[in-house]
Amino acid sequence: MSIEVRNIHKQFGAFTALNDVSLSIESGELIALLGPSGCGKTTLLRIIAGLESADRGAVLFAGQDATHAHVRERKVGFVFQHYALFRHMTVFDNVAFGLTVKPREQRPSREEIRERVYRLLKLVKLEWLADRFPAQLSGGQRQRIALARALAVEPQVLLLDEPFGALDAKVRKELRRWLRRLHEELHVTSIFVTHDQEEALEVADRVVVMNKGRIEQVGTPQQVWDNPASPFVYGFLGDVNHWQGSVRNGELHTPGLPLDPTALVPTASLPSDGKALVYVRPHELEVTPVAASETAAAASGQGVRARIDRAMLIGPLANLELIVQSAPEEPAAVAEASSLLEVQMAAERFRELGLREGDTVWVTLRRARVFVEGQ
Ligand SMILES: Nc1ncnc2c1ncn2[C@@H]1O[C@H](COP(=O)(O)OP(=O)(O)OP(=O)(O)O)[C@@H](O)[C@H]1O
Repeated sequence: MSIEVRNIHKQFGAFTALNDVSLSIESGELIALLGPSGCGKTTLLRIIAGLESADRGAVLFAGQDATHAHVRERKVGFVFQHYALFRHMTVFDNVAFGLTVKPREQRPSREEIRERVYRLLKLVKLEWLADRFPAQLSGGQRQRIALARALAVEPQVLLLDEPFGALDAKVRKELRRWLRRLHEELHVTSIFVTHDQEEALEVADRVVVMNKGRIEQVGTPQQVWDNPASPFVYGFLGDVNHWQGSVRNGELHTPGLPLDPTALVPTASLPSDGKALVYVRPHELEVTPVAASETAAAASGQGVRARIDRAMLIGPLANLELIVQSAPEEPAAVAEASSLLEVQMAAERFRELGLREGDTVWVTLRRARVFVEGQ
């Protein structure tokens, strides 16, 4: 079932939790609402569910206005982070619950309920746990049962609020793959709330990035990663090094940057004046030992010298923290603002270059993203 959210506004006292939020979700899509704590994800989910009402705006289900429809009429299934399964009921009874409490005329027969519960338990691959009680399950198993329970009443929409939030990293990773596969099988329109960017990018068909009650960007994982619409989206999706600069008469000035970014950025698109923010991901910085690069890069004036303060080699990756050694003519403020650089490179390359903590290296950048705010 498709969902449309139109110009939703929600105020809690003087605090604006949602500010003119509009979003279209196609039938069968898996959407992630991604953003930092307090940005309004849960409030939006609750308004879609009918658990909270908006001050202004509308919610449409399959093109029909559902703004004032009761939660029961919306046919939504929920899974929350701390979804309380009934402790005194077995797994089977928990999954069957939504069916057994239906009014008599809508309630399936005992045989049909049994058949449906086992089908769902097979779907979440836990049929062998049917007779256990929730206390005898792991956290991951409990969330899978919670999902089976939500699906039992055949919801048209599935709403998941940080469903794996309380689980450890390895289980979370397994469960999100499992959720993706399950969604491919069922195609129930699903909205998934998370503050974990990796989770959102891995699971969702499209990601909705939220900040301070507004939507910053909507796109496929690749679109938001490759073309972040704002500095916020860029910074929220991964680690970043950043510099401040300015555009004057269409020219970019970025004191202290390892390379003139006009080499990397289409200057034609720059406005004539504004404040510039230059963002570079750790893997977009290139590190070479000073001796090898001094003649070529240093002579061209591109790059900066830095000292390897810390090198953390974990598996195939080397994560480095570099301290920039500012040129004597640089103003102190510039040197301070850009003094720490985070670099990521292949551990193998780090070893090949014979690098160690304490070494002086030459840093250049391969790619940069420039955002210009009008002044
Ligand atoms: N019933 C309420 N009364 C007052 N303020 C509220 C209420 N519900 C939510 N808020 C506030 O609205 C803002 C948005 O809350 P919401 O739960 O939607 O954020 P979130 O993005 O889901 O955050 P988290 O990831 O921490 O759950 C928060 O600042 C919260 O304190």
